Amino acid sequence: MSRPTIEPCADAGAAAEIAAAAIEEALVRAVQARGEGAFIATGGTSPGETYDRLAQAELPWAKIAVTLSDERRVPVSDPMSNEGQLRARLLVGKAAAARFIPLEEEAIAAAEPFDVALLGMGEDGHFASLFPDSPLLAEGLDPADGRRRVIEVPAGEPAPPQPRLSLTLPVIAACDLILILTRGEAKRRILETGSGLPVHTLLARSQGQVRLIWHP
Ligand SMILES: O=C(O)[C@H](O)[C@@H](O)[C@H](O)[C@H](O)COP(=O)(O)O
Repeated sequence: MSRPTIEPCADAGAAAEIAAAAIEEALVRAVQARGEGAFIATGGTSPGETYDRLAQAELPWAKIAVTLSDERRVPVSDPMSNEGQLRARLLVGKAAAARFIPLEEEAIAAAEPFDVALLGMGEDGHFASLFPDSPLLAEGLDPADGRRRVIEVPAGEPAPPQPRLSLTLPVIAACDLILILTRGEAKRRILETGSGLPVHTLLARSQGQVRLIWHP
């Protein structure tokens, strides 16, 4: 599959508007097609405004499941908790009716298939908690048994200080739509011309559409 082209946006607000509209459309389509929808959300600084918009969307939220691409092993009350951000910014208002799926193997298996994923990307080309040069990377990209959905990522270089949990690539790659929301020239270069990083493996292996939503 050829690499998708960057969709440049004027600023973070414009990028969030496009991302929220795309997620909304994908979830409506999923509920129409199979009676329910499932969304892989993410952490980091990029998705907050998208969650604010989505939280107010007129969606059949009671039929929608939401999980995370990855999580730090910290209490939900910790500002570093992705679940904490999700509960504060997305699972409020109308979207409070959605069902949160914890990052646990059985819960994720029961919630599959996921329809749409929103991801960020680091300047090292990581997505979720699949970091280049990590001893866990191979297992995250190609689980040995082919069915592993969630992996534990230990703390320390090259990963950040807290231990984490991450979905494996196959769970994310199976989505009908993957949105990668990024900002800045360094990330744009990675997406346009880079190679060999975890995000490039995702681009190569995604089974549905990938949209690269970017702003300066
Ligand atoms: O919890 C996290 O930190 C992530 O899920 C991680 O993969 C993130 O999406 C990227 O590091 C980009 O982060 P920014 O959005 O802050 O650039």
